[in-house]
Parts: sequence; C-alpha cells; structure tokens
Amino acid sequence: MSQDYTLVIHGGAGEEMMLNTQVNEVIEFALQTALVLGSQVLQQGGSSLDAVQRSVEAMEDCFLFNAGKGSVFNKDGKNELEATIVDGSAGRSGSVACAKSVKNPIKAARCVMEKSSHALIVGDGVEEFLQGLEEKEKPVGPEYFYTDIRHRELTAKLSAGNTLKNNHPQTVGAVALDRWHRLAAASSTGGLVGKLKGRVGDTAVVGAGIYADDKLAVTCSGDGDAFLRHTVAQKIASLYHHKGYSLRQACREVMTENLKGFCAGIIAVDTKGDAIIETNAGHKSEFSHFMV
Ligand SMILES: N[C@@H](CC(=O)O)C(=O)O
Repeated sequence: MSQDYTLVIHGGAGEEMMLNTQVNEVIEFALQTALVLGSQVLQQGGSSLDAVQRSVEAMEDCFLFNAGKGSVFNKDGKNELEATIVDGSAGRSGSVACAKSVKNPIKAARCVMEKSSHALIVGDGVEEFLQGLEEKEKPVGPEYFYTDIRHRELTAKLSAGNTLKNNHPQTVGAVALDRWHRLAAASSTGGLVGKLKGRVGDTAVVGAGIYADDKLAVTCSGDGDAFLRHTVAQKIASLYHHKGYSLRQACREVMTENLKGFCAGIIAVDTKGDAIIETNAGHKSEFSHFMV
C-alpha cells in the first residue's frame, strides 16, 4: 500500500553546535527521531494535528533545538518561549508567547485552542491559564532551560553589540497531511538570541510564521520580524488560493520578493501531497529538515 500521509519537520540549533560535525550528526538523529514519532501517529491512523504536536514536542524536549528546553536567552538572560498549533481543516488555532515556565509551549498552545475561547495568550497569562485547567502540568523553573552553550551564545551576542539576528533559521516546526486529507501545522521557538523582554515573534502569530487551512499548511523559521512585517505565511496562502500559484511557486515568490536579505526557511504541504522546503540559508545544514 502506498503511503497516504505526509509529514515535514524542521529544527535549528545554535551556531556553535552547527559548526561541530559530530554535533551535527546528533542534530540529524534528533530530527529523525522527531520525524519518526510524528509519522508513527500518522501511520497508526492518527490525525495530522496529533502528529505535528508529537514531532514538535520531541524537538522541544531536546536541548539542541531553539524551542522548549534548548531555547535561547533574551537580553536579560531569561527564556521567553512561544508556540502555535493550527488545525487547518477545522479552522482553529492556539498560540502562546512570552511563556517562562512552560516545559512544552506547543502543548500549552493546544490547550489555548481547545480549552479557551481565545487564539493567543501571553506572559503570566499563559501560566495562570494553564494552572486553571483540570489536568495541569507542573511549571518548570529557569534552571530547566539553562544550557552553557546558549549562555555562551548570549554573551557573544551582547559583546558584539547585540545587533545581529539569528544567522540561520532555528525555530522548530512541522506540517502534516493525514490520510483523511486533514492538514495541520505546529511551530515552537525560543525566538532570537538577545531579544528584548516581551518581544513576540512570528511563531506566535498565525499568518506570519505559520498558517494552515483545508488546502495547505505552512511553517516558517528565520528572521521573525521580517515574517511579521510581510505576513509571510498568509501571503503564501493568498498566492496559492487567489493567483493559482503552485505551493512551490508561492513559497519561492515570497522568498524572493519579501525575504531577500533575511535569513529564512519555509516548509509547506498541501492536500495534493506536494511537500515543499525552501530556504535561503547558504548550506543545507543551516536549515535542517526531514520529511516522510
Ligand atoms: N523565527 C524566530 C527565530 C528563528 O527561527 O531562528 C524568531 O524570530 O523568533
């Protein structure tokens, strides 16, 4: 029987890690593991929504990626995490931003989608909302997110004048099509190294760094402020729906028209089973991705 589902994931680590060949192999292994966990859900007849969440959760639990456990530090040496999940076929989404004590922001985003009447909750509101739920998870302290490597990254960034953005896409994301042709997208990030307190990026905003409907699903990674300003994910959907572009043409168009000079990676799938990976990162390993 031919495979009747698609799953694409991406995830990025810090520069110091990417430069080390051995660590790069570990990153590939961790990505493969996240892909297998998500695709098992699809193989067993599960939904695209559960599959993207599973893959993103696995990457959030791995200290290598800039999401969950491995999140970068902001300017004050704190972690402020964001995530979004979108159920394309149902037209629902949930997002969290500036979350400080949430181990798996993607699970929190799913709770926002399913257990609140809102689309986005930020800051202390996230913790309060989660603690009000019946099945609550224990909050984690700042030590959970601490890694020496991320700390060195912040120190280097601050001593260089804190002017540069992440120099390759680091957010983790997944898009999937299940055997019932339902699409979903999920994305999670620690954001930009040395970002200002309270900064919200594209990963928390549907239409900027993430989008899904009943025809296509997209997640983005890279310079989030550029994705926000150009409503990148929404633009891809709009070119696809209203201009008759193929998924690849739509992704390429925004890449050349709106993201020239900004670091960017985009993954997308549609109900025709097209699976797209587009990046302007110089080297393949700078936008690590896998698909089944
Ligand atoms: N998009 C993320 C960063 C990244 O993907 O590297 C942000 O700007 O928050």
